[in-house]
Amino acid sequence: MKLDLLKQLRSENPIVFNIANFVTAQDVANGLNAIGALPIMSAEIQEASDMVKISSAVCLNLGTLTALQIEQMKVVGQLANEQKKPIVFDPVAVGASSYRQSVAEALLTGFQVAVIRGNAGEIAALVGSAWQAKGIDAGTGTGDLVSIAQACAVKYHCIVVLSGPTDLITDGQRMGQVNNGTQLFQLHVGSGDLLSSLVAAFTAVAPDDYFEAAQTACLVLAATGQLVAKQMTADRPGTFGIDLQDKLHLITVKEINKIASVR
Ligand SMILES: Nc1ncnc2c1ncn2[C@@H]1O[C@H](COP(=O)(O)OP(=O)(O)OP(=O)(O)O)[C@@H](O)[C@H]1O
Ligand SMILES: Cc1ncsc1CCO
Ligand SMILES: [Mg+2]
Repeated sequence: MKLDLLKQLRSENPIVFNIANFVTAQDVANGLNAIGALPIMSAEIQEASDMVKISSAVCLNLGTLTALQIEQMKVVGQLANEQKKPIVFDPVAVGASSYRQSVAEALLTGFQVAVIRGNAGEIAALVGSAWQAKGIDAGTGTGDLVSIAQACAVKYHCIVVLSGPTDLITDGQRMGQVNNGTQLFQLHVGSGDLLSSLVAAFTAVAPDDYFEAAQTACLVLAATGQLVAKQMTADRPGTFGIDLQDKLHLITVKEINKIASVR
């Protein structure tokens, strides 16, 4: 685990270009800013080239896809590959519609992503594994999550982060785990969107090791949420979101190391 990447991120302030969903764009921008990265959101295909050029990483979020946005993602994905900028792909609710499923597959074969970050339902859908996802939520299933994550990493030749109570990080062979977190993440819409963009921020400062980047991002977010939850006397999803943003700015490597539960 390379928590020094957090210090590096805070000194380099990488620009992360997000094609975000309209539900959580502001939370994602604020979360990135709080940790020390510089967010930029753009929905215009004509500036795709300039956006990729100024950015150190790209995060593509399928949450509120439109035909126009899919075209933008295709162009941005190819430009990012050409310019060797890492791409993180968030297949929000990919199992919820066959349209979303075919779009995700087309995008993932049209360019190479560095990391796919999704919950159990989403990663299972990408590999056609039986699972009862519930819209944007992970839902339930009986499949083995380690095997599902590994199959997805092999299928798309990338790192896969399968998030949940335990985050699994894999390249198909190596397997990492982050056990930190809090159930409050599930009460706050967009925790996963933020994680995907934080993974992008960490890939920007670890171009040689996206596995480490992804695992470190998982640990930083999960540990931050855990510390925030510990201070709360009742489950308050709104307060959690605000306090999480503050704590992302304040948290130290020392604090994270104290509670880190990783493998
Ligand atoms: N029950 C839980 N206990 C601990 N941490 C959790 C739990 N559920 C989710 N998390 C954490 O929440 C964060 C987001 O992961 P999650 O799998 O909920 O994403 P998601 O389903 O895509 O969320 P969203 O749709 O709200 O964006 C991760 O850091 C993960 O570790
Ligand atoms: C609620 C919701 N619907 C589409 S995207 C989104 C935010 C979580 O990704
Ligand atoms: Mg999600």
